[in-house]
Amino acid sequence: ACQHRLWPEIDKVVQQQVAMARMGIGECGSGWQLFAEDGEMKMYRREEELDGMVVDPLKAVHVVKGITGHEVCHYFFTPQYRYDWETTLEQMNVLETISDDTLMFMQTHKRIWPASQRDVVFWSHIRKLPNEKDRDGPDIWTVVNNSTEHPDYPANNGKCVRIFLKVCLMCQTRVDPPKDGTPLSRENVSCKITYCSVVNPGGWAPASVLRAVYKREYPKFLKRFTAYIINQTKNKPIMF
Ligand SMILES: CCCCCc1ccc(-c2ccc(S(=O)(=O)CCO)cc2)cc1CCc1ccccn1
Repeated sequence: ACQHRLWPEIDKVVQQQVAMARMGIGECGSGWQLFAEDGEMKMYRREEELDGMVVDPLKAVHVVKGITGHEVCHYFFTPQYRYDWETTLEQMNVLETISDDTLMFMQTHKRIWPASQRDVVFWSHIRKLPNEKDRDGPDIWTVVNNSTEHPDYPANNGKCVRIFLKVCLMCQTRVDPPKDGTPLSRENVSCKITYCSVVNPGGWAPASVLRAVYKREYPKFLKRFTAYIINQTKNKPIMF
């Protein structure tokens, strides 16, 4: 991955996105409003517009028992599972395998009335980060998805409006070893998930429509995604 043309950009964006994800809601600057809550899952957004278009940053935090950060990032990054959990995905193609930790995707998402259908081209990078707070604690895992251009898929040349996104999924595993010295099991692990995204919807779409879509789709996505991982991993060895 180090020699690929995108590597400098990938490294810069990953460092930047992880720093943002690590900041708590309080530190992240004011203006965050809680717009969805379900048990441990809390979703915040900031209302921002760019040239009259809604580009609300989103930050979701969730704590899920029985899975690890590596498992969450593995199922988020790996293409073969995506149709199982991505609620609005219509078509997904891997355009380039840049390295074993970096892929390039082209995705079209189902049309959401009354807006026109969207597509997106992005690189996706998975990385393990040292746990700065607790040296001998489990590592932090992250996946960063960042829009990019691809010569074979120019923006807005077909039926779809090209969206631009920057997404960071950052996961911190927590291990609470059993008191009685029995071997570690899934009851002793949990994962703190931070999901940040900024999406520019590309062409114009009514602010009310976009905010309604995000309010409905993001909680659905995170609940369905985490339920999927719990189900996929329950009878498998723990991936740290
Ligand atoms: C009027 C519709 C405007 C655009 C809607 C939209 C915008 C962004 C996205 C999207 C694309 C990828 C990601 S990802 O985190 O990288 C995961 C890999 O798939 C995340 C969200 C999707 C959708 C379509 C509607 C929608 C909104 C949230 C969640 C799911 N679907």
